Amino acid sequence: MFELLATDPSSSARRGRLTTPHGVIETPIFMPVGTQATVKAVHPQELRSLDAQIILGNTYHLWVRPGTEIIGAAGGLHKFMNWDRPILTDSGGFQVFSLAKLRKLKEEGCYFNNHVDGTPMFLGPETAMEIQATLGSDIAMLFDECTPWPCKHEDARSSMELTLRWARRCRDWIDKHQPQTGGGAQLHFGIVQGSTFEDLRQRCAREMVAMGFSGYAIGGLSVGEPEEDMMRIAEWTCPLLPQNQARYAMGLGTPPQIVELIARGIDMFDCVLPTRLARNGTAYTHDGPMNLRNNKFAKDFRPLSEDTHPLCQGFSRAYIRHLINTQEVLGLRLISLHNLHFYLSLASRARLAIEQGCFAEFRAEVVARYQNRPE
Ligand SMILES: CNc1nc2cc3nc[nH]c(=O)c3cc2[nH]1
Repeated sequence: MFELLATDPSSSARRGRLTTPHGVIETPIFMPVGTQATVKAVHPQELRSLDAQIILGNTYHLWVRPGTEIIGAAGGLHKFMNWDRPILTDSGGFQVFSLAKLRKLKEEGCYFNNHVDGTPMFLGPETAMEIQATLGSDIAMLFDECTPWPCKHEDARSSMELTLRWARRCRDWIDKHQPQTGGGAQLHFGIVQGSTFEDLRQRCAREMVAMGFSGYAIGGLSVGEPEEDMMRIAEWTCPLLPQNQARYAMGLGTPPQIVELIARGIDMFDCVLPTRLARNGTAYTHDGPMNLRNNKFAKDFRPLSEDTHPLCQGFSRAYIRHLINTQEVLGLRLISLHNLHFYLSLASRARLAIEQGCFAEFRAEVVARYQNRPE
């Protein structure tokens, strides 16, 4: 259940609260990505100290390895990974198309050879629902087709219509196998497609909402489309989604993009950038990304950042640069912790700004100060 706690007079930003079986999520929220049942290099207790309220897991990866038999035997994903707060799982369609080999898309679902050992597999709406029920995630995403970008209107329409037919099959599966609602019941989010076409986005939103899910994601974003399309798609879609349900922009985004999407009515975000860029030595700062492998930091003994997590205090840029250049694991860990702190505190500052009625000033400050060029 989603409660709308406050709205911002200057934009469509909202402050909300989403109740799930493993706990309450304050929105707007950033969700660290834990693809293979771990947020890479970060301990669950460190995630709690970062105030991570919910993390993401990937159905495709966990189904391929270690498999639902093992995770089911462990009592579900929470027990398996020793994380007792909420988990959202993506439904796998996106990963099949971004990772698997020899994919064949049919009405019934996707046939493919998995990316690990090439074993032929099949993933369809009902399978995706069964896997996520076994994983026991708090929020399960419907099985959809992430429409590639760019594409012609007719292709976007047929892809969106397939996503709607698959959503109907998910709806039927849920009604048959998980009829109970409230309490410990798994939540299901629909995913709106339609590429960069307003008529398709609006039709998909209306038909998805008519099927009645617990929240809605905007899919088909962060697939190479220009930022202005990304923002326009959010503007077209959010007004057609229920005010009293959560909206989730999948796979987004940079700090300014997140703030601009909050301003357009998005409540939830997941993005691999904070942890992925940490692996190549890039730390987020309010003034933009800073690549610590750069020689200019060789004798820079200032702290990584004035605004960082307690676990990252006491380490200089020069030291972290040394760790990254020598592939020392501590370097990866320190920058991952710092970047997750940056993204999680960005969301918590947005929540406070909406509560205090100063979101417009917060939005202007973040966007003006952040330069997309690495320092
Ligand atoms: C990193 N960008 C990105 N991650 C995504 C995951 C998704 N899952 C389901 N459906 C989507 O449309 C979708 C789009 C996405 N874009």
